[in-house]
Amino acid sequence: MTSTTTIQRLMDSSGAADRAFAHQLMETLAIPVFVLDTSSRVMLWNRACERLTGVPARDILGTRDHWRSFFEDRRPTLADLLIEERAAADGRIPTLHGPADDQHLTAESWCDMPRVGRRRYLAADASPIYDERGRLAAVVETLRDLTDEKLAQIALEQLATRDGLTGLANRRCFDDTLHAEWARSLRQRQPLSLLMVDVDNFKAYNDANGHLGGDECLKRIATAVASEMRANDLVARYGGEEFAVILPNQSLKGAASVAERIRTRVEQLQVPNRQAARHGTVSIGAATAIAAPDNSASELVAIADAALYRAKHMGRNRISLPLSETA
Ligand SMILES: Nc1nc2c(ncn2[C@@H]2O[C@H](COP(=O)(O)OP(=O)(O)OP(=O)(O)O)[C@@H](O)[C@H]2O)c(=O)[nH]1
Repeated sequence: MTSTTTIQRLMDSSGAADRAFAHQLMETLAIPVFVLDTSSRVMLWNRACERLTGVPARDILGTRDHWRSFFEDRRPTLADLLIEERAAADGRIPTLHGPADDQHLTAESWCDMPRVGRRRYLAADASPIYDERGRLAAVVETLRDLTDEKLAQIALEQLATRDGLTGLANRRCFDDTLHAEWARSLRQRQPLSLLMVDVDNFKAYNDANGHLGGDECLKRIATAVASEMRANDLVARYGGEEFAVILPNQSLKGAASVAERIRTRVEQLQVPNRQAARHGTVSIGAATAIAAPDNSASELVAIADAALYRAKHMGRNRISLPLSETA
């Protein structure tokens, strides 16, 4: 921001020597900078911009191809947007422009960077440059590569919301999502379904196959459960060998069918068990509710838990619905 403003002031100034100096300054800046004229042709593409994009200045100067350095598909850069925006503003208030600081555009986004072949997360800052009569002469865009910071932020967010062993959402993420979906069910009067999925006889599996063998088994089952989800569903590791699945806008009938698909899928994995003839299986309890002010998400969990308990009691490797639905 600061460097753009300084350059902008130098370029705005009427002295040719100052402008030449600003041009030279931009060329040598460690910050990637490019400048477009009012018809979006590239006037300047500094060395840092060459390094960032992998596109040499000689290939780009005088063209309108600068977007190709950032995106696979045609998209305006921030500088293009500012030119369009200024053109529209000039139509309304000819030649008048306010304080430079009001006229910045800033944005952050992932860019494809086709020439270097690696996506980068760039912060862009575009500022107008005016001639001595107050008309838009050019737009300068500076870029900052924030990829490392963004990746670190994503990794931190992952740590906060993901379970380390299975990669599924963790318990905290489950609790947050359940409350958000409960509130949505209340607003939209739509059903919300929940499945509690528990691995059968897992203590015996651990005893026979060792804790690491047990971990492998959990990972395979987690992947199998996740493969049955739609985009808006959430599967989480609820704790130990138990998973929870949130199914927004899903009736009990629909939830029962998802549960049966999960049960079959896990059975078909045929997770080997060293000391037992049986393969790894899961029991599943289902529950559905339309949220109301006088009930709560924890009641939905309790109903699904009770159904899971009955599935275990009835012999495992099965699904169970709430009692009121089965009577
Ligand atoms: N390997 C491994 N084992 C785990 C993990 N979390 C919990 N467990 C084990 O899972 C087992 C759960 O045992 P129980 O609660 O008795 O249940 P179960 O043997 O599956 O029996 P049912 O649920 O009644 O079919 C315990 O032995 C835990 O130590 C984990 O992250 N990795």
